[in-house]
Amino acid sequence: MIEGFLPFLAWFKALHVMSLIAWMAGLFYLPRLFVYHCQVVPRSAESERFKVMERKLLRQIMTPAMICTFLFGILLALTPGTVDWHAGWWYTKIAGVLGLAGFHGACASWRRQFQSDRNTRPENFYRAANEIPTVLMMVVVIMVIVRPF
Ligand code: HEM
Repeated sequence: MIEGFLPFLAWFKALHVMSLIAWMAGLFYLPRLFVYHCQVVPRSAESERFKVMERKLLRQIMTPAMICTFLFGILLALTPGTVDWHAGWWYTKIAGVLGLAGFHGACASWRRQFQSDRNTRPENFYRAANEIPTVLMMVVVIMVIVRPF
């Protein structure tokens, strides 16, 4: 634990929450773009526009926001008094966060397939995938705010 971080606790929290809002917005929206991308003809002008939107959303917003969420989350965890290292909520939260990072990685891989016109999945696959970050986000927020165990 780093005592010197205590005066910055509220700032770490504010920056953590700002970053996770940006990351989650992308995790919710990118699979929606994949749903619409499935509905257009590969290599058409519309498809090329979706490619640009998907690439910019992932590279310019989601990945930097994920890195900032992790960075400020780690700074928070290193601040004395924030984490009960024996409590179940903390490890359940971390499991949820790892799930979100895994979903981010899956989105990056699907984006590369759309980029090279190699997507083979139907739009219903992406509709269903859209629910995953919602459920994980609910788990993470309940763990950190309600702390049920
Ligand atoms: C490496 C990843 C992460 C780490 C190490 C981390 C760590 C932390 C820590 C130590 C706190 C302070 C707990 C407290 O004393 O209140 C916190 C707060 C919080 N975290 Fe994270 N977190 C991470 C990712 C996330 C993600 C992905 C989300 C959302 C999807 C999230 C949502 C929150 C929320 C809502 C709070 C409560 C802020 C408040 O008290 O107002 N965290 N996090």
